[in-house]
Amino acid sequence: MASTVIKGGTVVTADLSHDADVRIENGVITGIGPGLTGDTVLDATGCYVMPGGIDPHTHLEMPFMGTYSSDDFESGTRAAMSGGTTMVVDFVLPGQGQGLMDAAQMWHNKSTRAHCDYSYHMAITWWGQQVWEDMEASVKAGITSFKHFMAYKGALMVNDDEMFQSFKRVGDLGGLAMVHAENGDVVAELTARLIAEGNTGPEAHAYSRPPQVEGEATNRAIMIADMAGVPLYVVHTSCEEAHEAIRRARAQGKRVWGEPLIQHLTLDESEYFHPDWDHAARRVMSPPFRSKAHQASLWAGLQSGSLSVVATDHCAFTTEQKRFGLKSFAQIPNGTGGLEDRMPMLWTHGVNTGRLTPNEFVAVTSTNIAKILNCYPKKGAVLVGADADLVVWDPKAEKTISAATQQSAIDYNVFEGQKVVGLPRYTLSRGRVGYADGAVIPQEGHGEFVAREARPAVNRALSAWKDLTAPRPVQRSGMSATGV
Ligand SMILES: NC(=O)NCCC(=O)O
Ligand SMILES: [Zn+2]
Ligand SMILES: [Zn+2]
Repeated sequence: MASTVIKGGTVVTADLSHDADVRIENGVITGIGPGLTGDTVLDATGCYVMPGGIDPHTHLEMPFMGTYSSDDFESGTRAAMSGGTTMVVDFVLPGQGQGLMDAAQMWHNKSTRAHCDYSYHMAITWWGQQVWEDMEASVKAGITSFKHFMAYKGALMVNDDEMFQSFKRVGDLGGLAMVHAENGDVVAELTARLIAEGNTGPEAHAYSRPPQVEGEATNRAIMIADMAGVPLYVVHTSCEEAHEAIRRARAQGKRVWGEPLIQHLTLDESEYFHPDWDHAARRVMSPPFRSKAHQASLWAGLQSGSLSVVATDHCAFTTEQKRFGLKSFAQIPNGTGGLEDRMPMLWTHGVNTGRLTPNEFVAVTSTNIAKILNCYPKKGAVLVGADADLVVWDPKAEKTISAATQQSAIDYNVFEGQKVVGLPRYTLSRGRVGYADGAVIPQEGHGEFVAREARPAVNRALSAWKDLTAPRPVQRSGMSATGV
């Protein structure tokens, strides 16, 4: 059996750092220690050997706002590998009235060209008996996390009663509830008012989605999840109001996780005031970029552990697609890219600034989400028996981010001109080198679907507590129910 050895590096995991070689056979790690040998040797001198990144929030070839996001599973996972990410988790989006498993099959059809492994979350985009039934089939098929959009009124949004029903079902199935937390009713009204007042430019997208709409929805989702007895994952947490709700919930013992994006950590609202319409529109996403004070809150959350995961919400639209909204910001397709840049940008602005240790970097880019999504230690680990999804990270390598050299299919990059220090030397997907010394070594179709099991232990713990604390009638002697 052919073997590969990564030699001379420092293994960095979420728990510890130690000098060791790593041997790989048949796509899995079979040895970690000094003096290992193998058929192929990858030189890791001066490098960190870390679990490959997991991006738990992508929208590849997503049907949205009258078009499709432009990176598909081929270009998206190529970008991922180039940036040290070895697994993406995309969202299956059933159409109105469409069965969940029918939609899942559509996503399986799209993902056949992936260069790295992938998994799915299931979106609950409508509610009915069929959805309730299909949720069990989804869990059995390895799709155990269920996303609810509290925004995009008239399209993807679900109401509170639907969300409560769905959360209870997710809890019973041992799944994970997820939310895009923005108050969609308020956003719709603010949007209409801004347009009526002649506020139609991309900056008005940010005005229509102030931090309050996110803070309110985050808190509401947390409370509904608590009443339903289900663990909750809040995607793209962008502001102090939402972070505060998550922080408070965690301090109260609730099972809630928050996910800031690399874009919100490093880009701010001033992007929307740029005199070039294209520049501003290319950065339209929901929630929008915030002030530097909100950024500071997100960084503090990663440092203190109140926020758990850094993702991208990679949903890339070309300039031509963004121009659908020339007359009104409400028609600009929402979304930005970042798959190739998440790890280098977080290393540069997180580790190189002293905000994060290398071990914390591994935790928030890979290990934490592998545990939350129940695919650890197959993913997110450097352990014997784990998949050899690895990145050999050169902390001294540098580049300037540019659309001209990126893998993504779109014609710009929101991080254009940013100098990053810290890049992959090699990226390996199940032992296969898919990126080496600045070049992708593509293999379409190498990526495999990662089916995930439900995580009933957390849900059982929550429901045991619910049972213990459930409302009970007071037994009173000598009185009947009618009081007679
Ligand atoms: N975030 C965004 O603007 N677009 C992608 C869809 C979503 O996650 O809301
Ligand atoms: Zn969203
Ligand atoms: Zn998203």
